[in-house]
Amino acid sequence: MFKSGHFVADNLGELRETQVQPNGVDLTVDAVFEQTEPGRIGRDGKTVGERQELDPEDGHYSLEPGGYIVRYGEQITIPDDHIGFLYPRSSLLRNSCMLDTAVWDAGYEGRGEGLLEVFHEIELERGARIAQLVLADAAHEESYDGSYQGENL
Ligand SMILES: O=c1ccn([C@H]2C[C@H](O)[C@@H](COP(=O)(O)OP(=O)(O)OP(=O)(O)O)O2)c(=O)[nH]1
Repeated sequence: MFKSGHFVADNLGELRETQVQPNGVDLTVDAVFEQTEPGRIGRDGKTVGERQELDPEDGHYSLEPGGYIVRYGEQITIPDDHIGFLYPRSSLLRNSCMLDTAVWDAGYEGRGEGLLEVFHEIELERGARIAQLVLADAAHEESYDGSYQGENL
Protein backbone atom coordinates (compact mmCIF):
# COMPACT_ATOMS: atom_id res chain seq x y z
CA MET A 1 0.00 0.00 0.00
CA PHE A 2 1.21 3.51 -0.78
CA LYS A 3 1.44 5.94 2.12
CA SER A 4 0.00 9.41 2.36
CA GLY A 5 1.88 12.58 1.53
CA HIS A 6 1.97 13.49 5.23
CA PHE A 7 3.63 10.16 6.06
CA VAL A 8 6.27 10.79 3.37
CA ALA A 9 6.77 14.34 4.69
CA ASP A 10 7.49 13.00 8.18
CA ASN A 11 10.51 11.19 6.73
CA LEU A 12 12.02 14.18 4.96
CA GLY A 13 13.90 17.20 6.25
CA GLU A 14 12.55 20.72 6.19
CA LEU A 15 9.75 21.23 3.65
CA ARG A 16 7.44 23.96 2.39
CA GLU A 17 3.72 23.31 2.89
CA THR A 18 3.22 23.40 -0.91
CA GLN A 19 5.53 20.37 -1.33
CA VAL A 20 3.18 18.01 0.51
CA GLN A 21 0.82 16.34 -1.98
CA PRO A 22 -2.03 13.87 -1.29
CA ASN A 23 0.10 10.82 -2.16
CA GLY A 24 3.67 12.02 -1.82
CA VAL A 25 6.04 14.95 -1.47
CA ASP A 26 7.41 17.10 -4.25
CA LEU A 27 11.20 17.30 -4.45
CA THR A 28 13.04 20.38 -5.69
CA VAL A 29 16.10 20.91 -7.86
CA ASP A 30 19.08 22.01 -5.78
CA ALA A 31 21.92 21.62 -8.28
CA VAL A 32 22.42 20.66 -11.92
CA PHE A 33 25.55 18.96 -13.27
CA GLU A 34 26.93 18.06 -16.70
CA GLN A 35 29.01 14.90 -16.82
CA THR A 36 32.47 15.54 -18.26
CA GLU A 37 34.28 12.20 -17.96
CA PRO A 38 33.10 8.62 -18.44
CA GLY A 39 32.06 6.52 -15.49
CA ARG A 40 32.39 2.76 -15.25
CA ILE A 41 30.14 -0.06 -14.16
CA GLY A 42 31.96 -3.32 -13.63
CA ARG A 43 30.99 -6.68 -12.23
CA ASP A 44 32.50 -5.73 -8.86
CA GLY A 45 31.94 -2.04 -8.45
CA LYS A 46 31.33 1.23 -10.17
CA THR A 47 32.76 4.70 -10.59
CA VAL A 48 30.70 7.80 -11.16
CA GLY A 49 32.27 9.99 -13.85
CA GLU A 50 33.48 13.52 -13.16
CA ARG A 51 30.89 16.24 -13.55
CA GLN A 52 30.73 20.00 -13.58
CA GLU A 53 28.12 21.95 -11.63
CA LEU A 54 26.23 24.53 -13.66
CA ASP A 55 25.89 28.08 -12.32
CA PRO A 56 22.31 29.32 -12.30
CA GLU A 57 21.86 32.77 -13.87
CA ASP A 58 19.59 35.01 -11.79
CA GLY A 59 18.50 31.86 -9.96
CA HIS A 60 17.55 30.00 -13.18
CA TYR A 61 19.09 27.21 -15.19
CA SER A 62 18.55 27.57 -18.95
CA LEU A 63 19.02 24.04 -20.23
CA GLU A 64 19.63 23.09 -23.84
CA PRO A 65 18.62 19.61 -25.02
CA GLY A 66 20.82 16.96 -23.44
CA GLY A 67 21.24 14.86 -20.32
CA TYR A 68 21.88 16.44 -16.91
CA ILE A 69 22.34 15.07 -13.42
CA VAL A 70 20.16 16.83 -10.87
CA ARG A 71 20.55 16.79 -7.12
CA TYR A 72 17.39 17.12 -5.08
CA GLY A 73 17.16 19.69 -2.28
CA GLU A 74 15.47 17.54 0.34
CA GLN A 75 17.09 15.35 2.96
CA ILE A 76 15.45 11.98 2.32
CA THR A 77 15.11 9.00 4.65
CA ILE A 78 13.47 5.79 3.47
CA PRO A 79 12.11 4.20 6.64
CA ASP A 80 12.34 0.50 7.45
CA ASP A 81 9.61 -1.64 5.87
CA HIS A 82 9.22 0.81 2.97
CA ILE A 83 10.43 1.40 -0.57
CA GLY A 84 10.53 4.76 -2.36
CA PHE A 85 9.63 5.58 -5.94
CA LEU A 86 10.18 8.93 -7.57
CA TYR A 87 8.17 10.26 -10.48
CA PRO A 88 8.66 13.36 -12.60
CA ARG A 89 6.21 16.20 -12.20
CA SER A 90 3.88 16.00 -15.18
CA SER A 91 4.71 19.62 -16.01
CA LEU A 92 8.19 18.39 -16.91
CA LEU A 93 6.75 15.84 -19.35
CA ARG A 94 4.43 18.47 -20.78
CA ASN A 95 7.57 20.52 -21.47
CA SER A 96 9.34 17.68 -23.32
CA CYS A 97 11.57 16.70 -20.39
CA MET A 98 11.89 13.49 -18.42
CA LEU A 99 13.39 12.55 -15.08
CA ASP A 100 14.87 9.04 -14.91
CA THR A 101 15.00 7.51 -11.45
CA ALA A 102 15.79 4.22 -9.70
CA VAL A 103 14.64 2.37 -6.58
CA TRP A 104 15.00 4.15 -3.20
CA ASP A 105 15.96 1.44 -0.70
CA ALA A 106 14.79 1.04 2.89
CA GLY A 107 17.44 2.58 5.16
CA TYR A 108 18.79 5.07 2.58
CA GLU A 109 19.51 8.58 3.84
CA GLY A 110 20.79 11.44 1.78
CA ARG A 111 20.11 14.03 -0.87
CA GLY A 112 19.75 11.83 -3.92
CA GLU A 113 20.28 12.45 -7.62
CA GLY A 114 18.49 11.71 -10.87
CA LEU A 115 18.94 12.07 -14.62
CA LEU A 116 17.09 14.91 -16.30
CA GLU A 117 16.54 14.42 -20.02
CA VAL A 118 15.81 17.65 -21.87
CA PHE A 119 14.26 17.29 -25.33
CA HIS A 120 13.34 20.96 -25.70
CA GLU A 121 15.05 23.93 -24.10
CA ILE A 122 13.64 24.63 -20.64
CA GLU A 123 14.17 27.14 -17.86
CA LEU A 124 14.27 25.70 -14.33
CA GLU A 125 14.38 27.90 -11.29
CA ARG A 126 16.71 26.63 -8.56
CA GLY A 127 14.44 25.31 -5.79
CA ALA A 128 11.52 24.62 -8.16
CA ARG A 129 9.56 21.39 -7.66
CA ILE A 130 10.43 18.82 -10.34
CA ALA A 131 9.54 15.39 -8.92
CA GLN A 132 7.34 13.56 -6.45
CA LEU A 133 8.53 10.92 -3.97
CA VAL A 134 6.07 8.24 -2.87
CA LEU A 135 6.55 5.49 -0.28
CA ALA A 136 5.04 2.02 -0.26
CA ASP A 137 5.13 -0.80 2.29
CA ALA A 138 7.85 -3.32 1.42
CA ALA A 139 9.39 -6.40 3.00
CA HIS A 140 13.21 -6.52 3.20
CA GLU A 141 15.91 -8.49 4.99
CA GLU A 142 18.73 -5.91 5.00
CA SER A 143 18.76 -2.13 4.86
CA TYR A 144 20.64 0.05 2.37
CA ASP A 145 24.35 0.24 3.18
CA GLY A 146 25.84 1.16 -0.18
CA SER A 147 28.27 3.83 -1.30
CA TYR A 148 25.60 6.52 -1.59
CA GLN A 149 24.54 6.23 2.05
CA GLY A 150 24.63 9.68 3.66
CA GLU A 151 25.41 11.45 0.36
CA ASN A 152 25.16 15.22 0.05
CA LEU A 153 24.11 15.76 3.67
O1 LIG B 1 16.66 7.87 -8.67
C1 LIG B 1 17.24 7.56 -7.62
C2 LIG B 1 17.00 6.36 -6.95
C3 LIG B 1 17.69 6.07 -5.80
N1 LIG B 1 18.60 6.96 -5.29
C4 LIG B 1 19.33 6.69 -4.04
C5 LIG B 1 18.49 5.85 -3.07
C6 LIG B 1 19.02 4.46 -3.24
O2 LIG B 1 18.82 3.69 -2.09
C7 LIG B 1 20.50 4.74 -3.54
C8 LIG B 1 21.21 3.64 -4.23
O3 LIG B 1 20.50 3.30 -5.39
P1 LIG B 1 20.83 1.94 -6.13
O4 LIG B 1 20.81 0.81 -5.15
O5 LIG B 1 19.99 1.85 -7.35
O6 LIG B 1 22.35 2.26 -6.56
P2 LIG B 1 23.51 1.31 -7.02
O7 LIG B 1 24.08 1.86 -8.24
O8 LIG B 1 23.05 -0.13 -7.05
O9 LIG B 1 24.55 1.55 -5.85
P3 LIG B 1 24.87 0.66 -4.58
O10 LIG B 1 25.85 -0.35 -5.09
O11 LIG B 1 25.43 1.59 -3.57
O12 LIG B 1 23.56 0.06 -4.11
O13 LIG B 1 20.49 5.92 -4.34
C9 LIG B 1 18.84 8.14 -5.93
O14 LIG B 1 19.62 8.97 -5.49
N2 LIG B 1 18.17 8.40 -7.10
